[in-house]
Parts: sequence; C-alpha cells; structure tokens
Amino acid sequence: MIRLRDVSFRYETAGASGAQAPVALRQVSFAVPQGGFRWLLGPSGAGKSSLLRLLALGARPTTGTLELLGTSIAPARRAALARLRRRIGVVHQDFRLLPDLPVFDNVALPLRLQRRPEDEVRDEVHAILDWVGLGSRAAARPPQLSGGEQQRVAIARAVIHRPALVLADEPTNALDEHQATRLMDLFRDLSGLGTTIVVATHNDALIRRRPAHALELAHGRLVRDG
Ligand SMILES: Nc1ncnc2c1ncn2[C@@H]1O[C@H](COP(=O)(O)OP(=O)(O)OP(=O)(O)O)[C@@H](O)[C@H]1O
Repeated sequence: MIRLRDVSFRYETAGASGAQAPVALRQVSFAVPQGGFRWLLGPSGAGKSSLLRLLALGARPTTGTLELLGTSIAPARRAALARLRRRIGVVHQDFRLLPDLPVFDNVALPLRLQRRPEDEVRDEVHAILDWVGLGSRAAARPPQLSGGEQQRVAIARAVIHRPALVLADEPTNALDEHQATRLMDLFRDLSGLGTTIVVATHNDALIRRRPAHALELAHGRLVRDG
C-alpha cells in the first residue's frame, strides 16, 4: 500500500548563486492499494523520477506525509527504513548495475541481502535469468551486454525477491515490443499475487495496449488519478 498526503519535494541543491532547485513535486496526494497497478505519466521534467525516488526511500518528502507498506516514513528509524527497502524492487532508468560483478551476482544481490541459502540463490537466479532470456549470460559483466540485455538484468534483480512494491522508471525503453509485452505480463502476474506496481513510462503504444489506472504529473502536480 502507498499513501501520500500533500507531499511536496524540493532537491536540496542550492547552487553557487544560492538559487534553490525548482520544486519537483507540489502537494501530491494519492493512495494505491496493495496489489494495485499504476502507470505514472507526464512530460519530461514533470516529476515522475522524483516521485519514484521518494517511493524508493531514496529521499524524504520536504513536506507532507508518506506511508509505505504500513509504515509512516517520517518517524521511521534507519533500521526500519533499511528493512522496508528490502521489500521494494526498483528498475532504474539507467539500470544501476554493478559493472564489475557478473550478471549472476547482480541478480543475486537482493536474495543475498535476505541471507538466503546459496543453493536457493543459485536456483532462483538461474530460473529468472532463463525467464528474461539471459540464461547463457550469467558470467558476463554488465558492460559486455547490450542496453536491452542490461535492462532485463535490472528487471530480474528488481523482482527476484518477490518484493511487496515494484517501482520501474521507463522499464521498456531498451526492450523490443515482444520483450515489453512479456514484462507487462510479468507485472500483471505479480500484481495478481499482491505486489503493488508503479511504472513510469512515455511508451504510448504500451499504455494503449494495457489500459490501466494512471497517475499523471504536470509541473510537479498530480493532474490525473484514474
Ligand atoms: N538531482 C536533482 N537535483 C536538482 N533538481 C532535480 C534533480 N533531479 C530532477 N530535478 C528537477 O526536478 C524536476 C522534476 O524532474 P524529474 O526527473 O522528476 O522529472 P521526470 O518526469 O522524471 O522527467 P523525465 O521523463 O525526463 O525522466 C525537474 O525540474 C528537474 O530539473
């Protein structure tokens, strides 16, 4: 479950001139029930990545309240936030894979953070790499892969531990149409199993093929929730 009440967010990056960064989100309020799926829409600069950053606990709201998976973020202690982060899977726009680690270890990370036994880790990583069509690339390093292959590694890493919340920023921008459709099938299945999913995208064709409840931002304000 996600609940935002009057959330505003400004990056704390005062420049040399002392000018403040623009407000990225303005009084945004919405709720998503557990197992809900939402498109996150809006033009470039509207605030989509900033909203995903707050939901991924990469920053806290400047004002307003955020509740995630039953936890209020503002009063939560560091250890509680760390536990919560492990229940969230994120597909970053720029993938953020660890370049020096083999694909296998990149994808295994969330399971190892949960201290799962290595034989389970091996089975699960191989199963998901097969699913994303990269079964034969487990030993490769991310820089040796194409953009689409790296994106599929990022997707595998985001969902392997069956997180309660999946956040994906343009997760199909390096995929072909067939792969994008399979990813949407995966998201539909996960949502059916109770995972809450938020997908930021500019992919109009995909949205037309998969109409769903959308959150739309414009200049940091929520202009559509339905
Ligand atoms: N790290 C940052 N520091 C300061 N300002 C930022 C930072 N990241 C984004 N912004 C600003 O916050 C606003 C919202 O940007 P954001 O990246 O959230 O938009 P977006 O909708 O994700 O855009 P895109 O579709 O291009 O990814 C913009 O005005 C942007 O310049």
